[in-house]
Amino acid sequence: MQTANRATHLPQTVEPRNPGMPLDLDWVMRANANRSAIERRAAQLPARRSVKKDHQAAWLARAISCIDLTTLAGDDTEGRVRRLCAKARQPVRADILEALGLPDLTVGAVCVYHDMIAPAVRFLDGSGIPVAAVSTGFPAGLSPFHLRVAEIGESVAAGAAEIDIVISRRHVLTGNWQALYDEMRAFREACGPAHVKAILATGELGTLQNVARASLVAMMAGADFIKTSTGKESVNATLPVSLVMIRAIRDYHEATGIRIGYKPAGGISKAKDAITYLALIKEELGRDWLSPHLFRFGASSLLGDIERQLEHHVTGAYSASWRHAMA
Ligand SMILES: O=C[C@H](O)COP(=O)(O)O
Repeated sequence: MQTANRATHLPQTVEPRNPGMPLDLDWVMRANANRSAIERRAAQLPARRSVKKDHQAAWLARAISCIDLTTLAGDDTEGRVRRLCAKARQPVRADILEALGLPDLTVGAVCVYHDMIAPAVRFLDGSGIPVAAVSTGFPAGLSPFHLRVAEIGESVAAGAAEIDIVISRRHVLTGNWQALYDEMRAFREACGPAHVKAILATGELGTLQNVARASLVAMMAGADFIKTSTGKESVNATLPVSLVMIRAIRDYHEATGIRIGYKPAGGISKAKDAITYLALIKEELGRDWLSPHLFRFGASSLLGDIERQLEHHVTGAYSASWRHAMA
Protein backbone atom coordinates (compact mmCIF):
# COMPACT_ATOMS: atom_id res chain seq x y z
CA MET A 1 0.00 0.00 0.00
CA GLN A 2 1.07 3.57 -0.63
CA THR A 3 -0.09 6.82 0.88
CA ALA A 4 0.21 10.32 -0.49
CA ASN A 5 2.84 12.41 1.21
CA ARG A 6 1.06 15.72 1.72
CA ALA A 7 4.30 17.66 2.08
CA THR A 8 5.88 16.66 -1.21
CA HIS A 9 3.00 15.06 -3.15
CA LEU A 10 5.35 12.17 -3.82
CA PRO A 11 3.78 8.77 -3.29
CA GLN A 12 5.24 6.92 -0.34
CA THR A 13 5.59 3.25 -0.88
CA VAL A 14 4.93 0.95 2.02
CA GLU A 15 5.32 -2.17 -0.08
CA PRO A 16 8.34 -1.98 -2.38
CA ARG A 17 8.07 -0.30 -5.77
CA ASN A 18 8.73 -2.41 -8.82
CA PRO A 19 12.53 -2.67 -8.95
CA GLY A 20 12.32 -4.33 -12.35
CA MET A 21 14.41 -7.33 -13.35
CA PRO A 22 16.81 -8.30 -16.12
CA LEU A 23 15.17 -8.62 -19.53
CA ASP A 24 13.92 -12.22 -19.79
CA LEU A 25 13.57 -12.68 -23.55
CA ASP A 26 12.37 -16.29 -23.27
CA TRP A 27 9.44 -15.14 -21.14
CA VAL A 28 8.73 -12.23 -23.50
CA MET A 29 8.68 -14.49 -26.56
CA ARG A 30 6.43 -17.02 -24.81
CA ALA A 31 3.83 -14.30 -24.16
CA ASN A 32 0.92 -14.79 -26.48
CA ALA A 33 -2.66 -13.63 -26.89
CA ASN A 34 -5.52 -15.70 -28.28
CA ARG A 35 -7.50 -12.98 -30.03
CA SER A 36 -10.79 -14.82 -30.47
CA ALA A 37 -10.91 -16.09 -26.86
CA ILE A 38 -10.04 -12.60 -25.58
CA GLU A 39 -12.65 -10.92 -27.74
CA ARG A 40 -15.29 -13.45 -26.62
CA ARG A 41 -14.54 -12.79 -22.95
CA ALA A 42 -14.46 -9.02 -23.49
CA ALA A 43 -17.80 -9.08 -25.30
CA GLN A 44 -19.48 -10.81 -22.32
CA LEU A 45 -18.26 -8.29 -19.76
CA PRO A 46 -20.66 -5.33 -20.14
CA ALA A 47 -23.69 -7.63 -20.51
CA ARG A 48 -22.89 -9.62 -17.36
CA ARG A 49 -22.70 -6.57 -15.14
CA SER A 50 -25.83 -5.08 -13.73
CA VAL A 51 -24.93 -3.22 -10.56
CA LYS A 52 -27.82 -1.39 -8.93
CA LYS A 53 -28.61 1.29 -6.40
CA ASP A 54 -26.27 1.47 -3.38
CA HIS A 55 -23.80 -0.93 -4.94
CA GLN A 56 -23.72 1.19 -8.04
CA ALA A 57 -23.08 4.37 -6.03
CA ALA A 58 -20.25 2.64 -4.16
CA TRP A 59 -18.66 1.47 -7.42
CA LEU A 60 -18.98 4.95 -8.91
CA ALA A 61 -17.42 6.58 -5.86
CA ARG A 62 -14.56 4.09 -6.16
CA ALA A 63 -14.23 5.00 -9.83
CA ILE A 64 -13.92 8.70 -8.95
CA SER A 65 -11.12 7.98 -6.49
CA CYS A 66 -9.27 6.24 -9.34
CA ILE A 67 -9.58 8.97 -11.98
CA ASP A 68 -6.52 10.79 -13.29
CA LEU A 69 -8.51 13.92 -14.09
CA THR A 70 -6.90 15.02 -17.31
CA THR A 71 -6.50 18.03 -19.54
CA LEU A 72 -4.06 17.62 -22.41
CA ALA A 73 -4.98 20.30 -24.91
CA GLY A 74 -2.89 22.80 -26.80
CA ASP A 75 -5.07 25.61 -25.49
CA ASP A 76 -4.74 24.68 -21.79
CA THR A 77 -4.45 27.74 -19.55
CA GLU A 78 -3.90 28.31 -15.85
CA GLY A 79 -7.58 29.16 -15.60
CA ARG A 80 -8.62 25.79 -17.00
CA VAL A 81 -6.16 23.99 -14.72
CA ARG A 82 -7.48 25.95 -11.71
CA ARG A 83 -11.03 24.79 -12.48
CA LEU A 84 -9.84 21.23 -13.05
CA CYS A 85 -8.01 21.21 -9.72
CA ALA A 86 -11.09 22.57 -7.92
CA LYS A 87 -13.03 19.69 -9.47
CA ALA A 88 -10.32 17.23 -8.41
CA ARG A 89 -10.60 18.43 -4.80
CA GLN A 90 -14.39 18.27 -4.80
CA PRO A 91 -15.43 16.01 -7.67
CA VAL A 92 -19.15 15.98 -6.84
CA ARG A 93 -21.52 18.55 -5.26
CA ALA A 94 -20.89 18.78 -1.51
CA ASP A 95 -24.48 17.81 -0.57
CA ILE A 96 -24.25 14.70 -2.76
CA LEU A 97 -20.96 13.70 -1.14
CA GLU A 98 -22.48 14.24 2.31
CA ALA A 99 -25.48 12.09 1.39
CA LEU A 100 -23.12 9.35 0.22
CA GLY A 101 -21.16 9.59 3.47
CA LEU A 102 -18.01 10.50 1.51
CA PRO A 103 -17.34 14.19 2.26
CA ASP A 104 -13.60 13.84 1.58
CA LEU A 105 -13.76 12.00 -1.73
CA THR A 106 -11.22 13.25 -4.31
CA VAL A 107 -9.93 12.01 -7.65
CA GLY A 108 -6.71 9.97 -7.85
CA ALA A 109 -4.56 12.61 -9.56
CA VAL A 110 -4.60 15.53 -11.98
CA CYS A 111 -2.82 14.85 -15.28
CA VAL A 112 -1.38 17.68 -17.38
CA TYR A 113 1.39 18.69 -19.78
CA HIS A 114 4.71 19.92 -18.36
CA ASP A 115 3.93 23.64 -18.48
CA MET A 116 0.81 23.14 -16.36
CA ILE A 117 2.58 21.21 -13.56
CA ALA A 118 3.51 24.25 -11.46
CA PRO A 119 0.02 25.78 -11.50
CA ALA A 120 -1.56 22.38 -10.79
CA VAL A 121 0.77 21.81 -7.82
CA ARG A 122 -0.18 25.26 -6.52
CA PHE A 123 -3.92 24.76 -6.96
CA LEU A 124 -3.77 21.33 -5.29
CA ASP A 125 -1.64 22.48 -2.37
CA GLY A 126 -2.64 20.78 0.85
CA SER A 127 -5.04 18.38 -0.84
CA GLY A 128 -2.69 15.38 -1.05
CA ILE A 129 -3.74 14.93 -4.69
CA PRO A 130 -0.67 14.19 -6.81
CA VAL A 131 0.08 15.85 -10.15
CA ALA A 132 0.86 13.50 -13.03
CA ALA A 133 2.65 14.83 -16.11
CA VAL A 134 2.76 13.33 -19.57
CA SER A 135 6.32 13.28 -20.79
CA THR A 136 9.00 12.04 -23.21
CA GLY A 137 7.67 13.88 -26.23
CA PHE A 138 4.05 12.89 -25.58
CA PRO A 139 2.11 11.74 -27.54
CA ALA A 140 4.38 10.42 -30.35
CA GLY A 141 7.60 10.07 -28.34
CA LEU A 142 9.76 10.89 -31.33
CA SER A 143 11.88 13.76 -29.99
CA PRO A 144 15.63 13.20 -29.37
CA PHE A 145 16.22 10.63 -26.67
CA HIS A 146 18.30 12.92 -24.44
CA LEU A 147 15.54 15.53 -24.54
CA ARG A 148 12.93 12.94 -23.57
CA VAL A 149 15.04 11.95 -20.56
CA ALA A 150 15.67 15.60 -19.66
CA GLU A 151 11.94 16.35 -19.90
CA ILE A 152 11.26 13.79 -17.17
CA GLY A 153 13.81 15.45 -14.87
CA GLU A 154 12.30 18.89 -15.46
CA SER A 155 8.80 17.64 -14.73
CA VAL A 156 9.87 15.94 -11.49
CA ALA A 157 11.68 19.15 -10.48
CA ALA A 158 8.51 21.11 -11.22
CA GLY A 159 6.58 18.96 -8.75
CA ALA A 160 5.11 16.05 -10.73
CA ALA A 161 4.77 13.00 -8.49
CA GLU A 162 3.82 10.75 -11.37
CA ILE A 163 5.26 10.68 -14.88
CA ASP A 164 3.36 9.17 -17.81
CA ILE A 165 6.00 8.28 -20.42
CA VAL A 166 5.33 7.11 -23.97
CA ILE A 167 7.29 4.18 -25.36
CA SER A 168 8.83 4.11 -28.84
CA ARG A 169 6.27 2.10 -30.79
CA ARG A 170 8.88 1.23 -33.44
CA HIS A 171 10.82 -0.88 -30.92
CA VAL A 172 7.72 -3.06 -30.54
CA LEU A 173 6.84 -3.11 -34.24
CA THR A 174 10.39 -4.23 -35.12
CA GLY A 175 10.61 -6.69 -32.22
CA ASN A 176 13.56 -4.82 -30.69
CA TRP A 177 12.74 -5.77 -27.09
CA GLN A 178 16.22 -4.90 -25.83
CA ALA A 179 15.85 -1.33 -27.13
CA LEU A 180 12.41 -1.05 -25.53
CA TYR A 181 13.80 -2.37 -22.23
CA ASP A 182 16.79 0.01 -22.27
CA GLU A 183 14.59 3.00 -23.07
CA MET A 184 12.12 2.19 -20.31
CA ARG A 185 14.93 1.57 -17.83
CA ALA A 186 16.41 5.01 -18.58
CA PHE A 187 12.99 6.64 -18.18
CA ARG A 188 12.43 4.90 -14.87
CA GLU A 189 15.82 6.03 -13.61
CA ALA A 190 15.15 9.63 -14.64
CA CYS A 191 11.88 9.56 -12.67
CA GLY A 192 13.68 8.98 -9.37
CA PRO A 193 11.05 8.97 -6.62
CA ALA A 194 8.20 9.84 -9.00
CA HIS A 195 6.11 6.88 -10.08
CA VAL A 196 6.28 6.03 -13.75
CA LYS A 197 3.38 4.95 -15.94
CA ALA A 198 4.39 3.40 -19.26
CA ILE A 199 2.00 4.35 -22.05
CA LEU A 200 2.12 1.58 -24.65
CA ALA A 201 -0.12 3.32 -27.23
CA THR A 202 -1.73 -0.06 -27.87
CA GLY A 203 -3.74 1.23 -30.84
CA GLU A 204 -0.42 1.55 -32.69
CA LEU A 205 1.16 -1.77 -31.71
CA GLY A 206 -0.45 -3.89 -34.42
CA THR A 207 -1.32 -7.09 -32.52
CA LEU A 208 -2.48 -8.23 -29.09
CA GLN A 209 0.64 -10.38 -28.95
CA ASN A 210 2.73 -7.21 -29.25
CA VAL A 211 0.65 -5.66 -26.46
CA ALA A 212 1.35 -8.68 -24.21
CA ARG A 213 5.09 -8.58 -24.94
CA ALA A 214 5.43 -4.80 -24.59
CA SER A 215 3.56 -4.97 -21.26
CA LEU A 216 6.02 -7.53 -19.91
CA VAL A 217 9.09 -5.64 -21.11
CA ALA A 218 7.84 -2.38 -19.56
CA MET A 219 7.30 -4.14 -16.21
CA MET A 220 10.68 -5.90 -16.36
CA ALA A 221 12.26 -2.47 -16.91
CA GLY A 222 10.62 -1.05 -13.79
CA ALA A 223 7.27 0.52 -14.78
CA ASP A 224 5.02 1.18 -11.76
CA PHE A 225 1.93 1.27 -13.97
CA ILE A 226 1.23 0.22 -17.52
CA LYS A 227 -1.22 2.43 -19.43
CA THR A 228 -3.03 1.73 -22.67
CA SER A 229 -3.03 4.97 -24.61
CA THR A 230 -2.28 8.65 -24.88
CA GLY A 231 -5.89 9.43 -25.77
CA LYS A 232 -4.55 10.75 -29.09
CA GLU A 233 -4.38 7.47 -31.06
CA SER A 234 -7.26 6.57 -33.35
CA VAL A 235 -7.97 3.53 -31.12
CA ASN A 236 -7.49 4.04 -27.39
CA ALA A 237 -8.51 1.92 -24.37
CA THR A 238 -10.51 -1.21 -25.25
CA LEU A 239 -11.62 -4.21 -23.21
CA PRO A 240 -9.65 -6.79 -25.25
CA VAL A 241 -6.43 -4.80 -24.87
CA SER A 242 -7.20 -4.37 -21.17
CA LEU A 243 -7.58 -8.13 -20.71
CA VAL A 244 -4.19 -8.73 -22.30
CA MET A 245 -2.45 -6.08 -20.18
CA ILE A 246 -4.18 -7.13 -16.95
CA ARG A 247 -3.19 -10.76 -17.51
CA ALA A 248 0.40 -9.65 -18.10
CA ILE A 249 0.22 -7.82 -14.76
CA ARG A 250 -1.13 -11.00 -13.14
CA ASP A 251 1.70 -13.10 -14.62
CA TYR A 252 4.29 -10.58 -13.47
CA HIS A 253 2.82 -10.61 -9.96
CA GLU A 254 2.80 -14.41 -9.85
CA ALA A 255 6.44 -14.53 -10.96
CA THR A 256 7.87 -11.66 -8.89
CA GLY A 257 5.37 -10.89 -6.11
CA ILE A 258 5.28 -7.26 -7.32
CA ARG A 259 1.97 -5.55 -8.01
CA ILE A 260 1.93 -3.29 -11.06
CA GLY A 261 -0.84 -0.74 -11.59
CA TYR A 262 -3.10 -0.50 -14.62
CA LYS A 263 -4.41 2.63 -16.35
CA PRO A 264 -6.83 2.41 -19.24
CA ALA A 265 -6.97 5.83 -20.93
CA GLY A 266 -8.69 7.51 -23.81
CA GLY A 267 -12.35 7.45 -24.74
CA ILE A 268 -13.71 6.27 -21.36
CA SER A 269 -16.53 8.73 -20.72
CA LYS A 270 -19.53 6.76 -19.39
CA ALA A 271 -20.23 5.68 -15.80
CA LYS A 272 -21.36 2.23 -16.94
CA ASP A 273 -18.06 1.70 -18.77
CA ALA A 274 -16.20 2.64 -15.60
CA ILE A 275 -18.11 -0.06 -13.70
CA THR A 276 -17.30 -2.61 -16.40
CA TYR A 277 -13.59 -1.81 -16.04
CA LEU A 278 -13.70 -2.07 -12.24
CA ALA A 279 -15.52 -5.40 -12.47
CA LEU A 280 -12.90 -6.65 -14.91
CA ILE A 281 -10.11 -5.66 -12.55
CA LYS A 282 -11.81 -7.34 -9.60
CA GLU A 283 -12.41 -10.56 -11.51
CA GLU A 284 -8.94 -10.81 -13.07
CA LEU A 285 -6.68 -9.29 -10.41
CA GLY A 286 -8.72 -9.21 -7.20
CA ARG A 287 -9.81 -6.51 -4.75
CA ASP A 288 -6.25 -5.38 -3.98
CA TRP A 289 -6.17 -3.65 -7.35
CA LEU A 290 -9.37 -1.65 -6.75
CA SER A 291 -7.43 1.25 -5.32
CA PRO A 292 -5.89 4.42 -6.75
CA HIS A 293 -2.47 2.99 -5.88
CA LEU A 294 -2.97 0.24 -8.44
CA PHE A 295 -5.70 1.40 -10.78
CA ARG A 296 -6.46 4.67 -12.58
CA PHE A 297 -8.72 5.82 -15.36
CA GLY A 298 -7.08 8.35 -17.70
CA ALA A 299 -10.11 10.43 -18.53
CA SER A 300 -11.10 14.01 -19.30
CA SER A 301 -14.90 13.64 -19.36
CA LEU A 302 -15.77 10.51 -17.34
CA LEU A 303 -16.28 12.44 -14.10
CA GLY A 304 -19.16 14.45 -15.54
CA ASP A 305 -21.22 11.35 -16.32
CA ILE A 306 -20.43 9.73 -12.97
CA GLU A 307 -21.50 12.91 -11.18
CA ARG A 308 -24.82 12.90 -13.05
CA GLN A 309 -25.44 9.27 -12.06
CA LEU A 310 -24.61 9.98 -8.41
CA GLU A 311 -26.90 13.02 -8.37
CA HIS A 312 -29.65 10.85 -9.77
CA HIS A 313 -28.96 8.21 -7.13
CA VAL A 314 -29.27 10.75 -4.30
CA THR A 315 -31.94 13.14 -5.61
CA GLY A 316 -33.91 10.93 -8.03
CA ALA A 317 -33.40 13.43 -10.86
CA TYR A 318 -30.77 13.92 -13.53
CA SER A 319 -29.20 17.35 -13.87
CA ALA A 320 -28.37 18.78 -17.28
CA SER A 321 -25.00 17.58 -18.55
CA TRP A 322 -23.82 21.20 -19.15
CA ARG A 323 -23.68 21.59 -15.35
CA HIS A 324 -20.80 19.10 -15.31
CA ALA A 325 -18.91 20.47 -18.28
CA MET A 326 -15.62 21.09 -16.44
CA ALA A 327 -15.08 17.41 -15.80
O1 LIG B 1 -4.64 9.94 -20.44
C1 LIG B 1 -5.70 10.45 -20.62
C2 LIG B 1 -6.35 10.69 -21.91
O2 LIG B 1 -5.61 11.59 -22.69
C3 LIG B 1 -7.75 11.18 -21.74
O3 LIG B 1 -8.48 10.81 -22.85
P1 LIG B 1 -10.01 11.30 -23.02
O4 LIG B 1 -9.93 12.79 -23.26
O5 LIG B 1 -10.50 10.54 -24.21
O6 LIG B 1 -10.77 10.99 -21.78
